[in-house]
Amino acid sequence: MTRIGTPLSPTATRVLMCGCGELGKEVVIELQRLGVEVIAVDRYANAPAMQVAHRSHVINMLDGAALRAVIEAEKPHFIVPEIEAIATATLVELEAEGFNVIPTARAAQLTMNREGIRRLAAEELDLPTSPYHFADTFEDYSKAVEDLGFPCVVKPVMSSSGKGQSLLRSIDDVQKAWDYAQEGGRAGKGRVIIEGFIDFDYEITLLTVRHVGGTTFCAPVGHRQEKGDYQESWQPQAMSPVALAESERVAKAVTEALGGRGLFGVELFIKGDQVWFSEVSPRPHDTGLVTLISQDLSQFALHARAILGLPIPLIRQFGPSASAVILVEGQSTQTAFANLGAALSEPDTALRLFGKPEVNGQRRMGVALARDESIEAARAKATRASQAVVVEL
Ligand SMILES: Nc1ncnc2c1ncn2[C@@H]1O[C@H](COP(=O)(O)OP(=O)(O)OP(=O)(O)O)[C@@H](O)[C@H]1O
Ligand SMILES: NCC(=O)N[C@@H]1O[C@H](COP(=O)([O-])[O-])[C@@H](O)[C@H]1O
Ligand SMILES: [Mg+2]
Repeated sequence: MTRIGTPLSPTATRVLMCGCGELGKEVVIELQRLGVEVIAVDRYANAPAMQVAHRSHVINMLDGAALRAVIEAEKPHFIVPEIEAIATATLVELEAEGFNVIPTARAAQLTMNREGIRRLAAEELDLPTSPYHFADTFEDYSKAVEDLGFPCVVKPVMSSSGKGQSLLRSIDDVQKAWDYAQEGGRAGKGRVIIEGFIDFDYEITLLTVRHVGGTTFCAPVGHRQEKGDYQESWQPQAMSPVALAESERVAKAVTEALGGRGLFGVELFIKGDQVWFSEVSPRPHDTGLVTLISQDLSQFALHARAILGLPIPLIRQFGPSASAVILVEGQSTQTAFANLGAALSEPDTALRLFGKPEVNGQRRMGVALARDESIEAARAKATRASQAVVVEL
């Protein structure tokens, strides 16, 4: 029953993006292609998705009153969270008042905090996860580390892209991991999760789309992380049929529990035929950037279709593909990217430069994409393209 009006007119179909990074930018582009009116919101001006939206607002998205004011003024048909750090309690209220939050306000709320999603997955759905404890004080944290033993992993309950995350190998790491977790959370100091280390063979993101016609899985995306942040991803990851079936079972259970319509990135650890649930994004996933070259409908196009209630009869996978991030380190508000001819000299390559207005420290500013005859060749080609880019601060 989907009907899309004319943007900037009384018939417009309006989407409000909460968060405007590289993932939101691609979603906005897909919505724009379908004639949707897009309002972009983030904490800083000229964020990537703002640059391709109809208009934008700069607010502190953790401030419930500010978020409510923007949403009441804009009256969007769909509110699309793009990051975890949003005043999700306000989204829950707005949903109860009749607004449509993607996929659901509860999904945004449960996944904003690692405790919410971990307890749902492990304790309610009985899905396999690493052993874990939560702690608010150094004392409780130390006890949890002692109980789980080394190696173990500590993360702020509110953080993403590895911020504040440490792998503890011995007693010597306990204090500095605590200090880093207290600095690194996106919403400031506070609670941490301590997880037993899973010695997996490989890890995947199972992109799962809940749409008007049911639930569809993309081919599994394999990836490599450093300090909790993604460096490269590829699709399809080779898996045993048993591990793939178990992965789909876990992804189906967790996405069904979160409900609503949209694309989810279900993160799983795999060892042999064994699968552990790690976490889930109720939105496109950074490792899913590979689908910009590996599928006819990227994860962003799938999210747009699912949000709007449009059918997804088939997802066509084009064969071995990879992505490699372009990380920039330093301080600049006018970063330039050179040597692009060399970066794109090979067939079946592509680049995304996100247009982030500032770098202060280390920031993901782009991604290189490639397809080839094998995963090894696609990964090597994407990495060559990424490394060929010359960054001028
Ligand atoms: N318990 C664990 N055992 C083994 N490795 C782990 C564990 N927890 C995290 N990791 C490693 O760290 C990576 C990042 O962890 P996690 O996804 O929880 O962090 P994040 O900050 O939410 O990252 P993102 O926002 O990019 O998803 C994982 O993909 C995995 O490689
Ligand atoms: N793992 C989550 C993730 O990749 N999120 C993506 O990064 C942006 C923030 O980037 P920034 O930190 O450079 O502002 C977010 O807006 C989202 O697009
Ligand atoms: Mg993760």
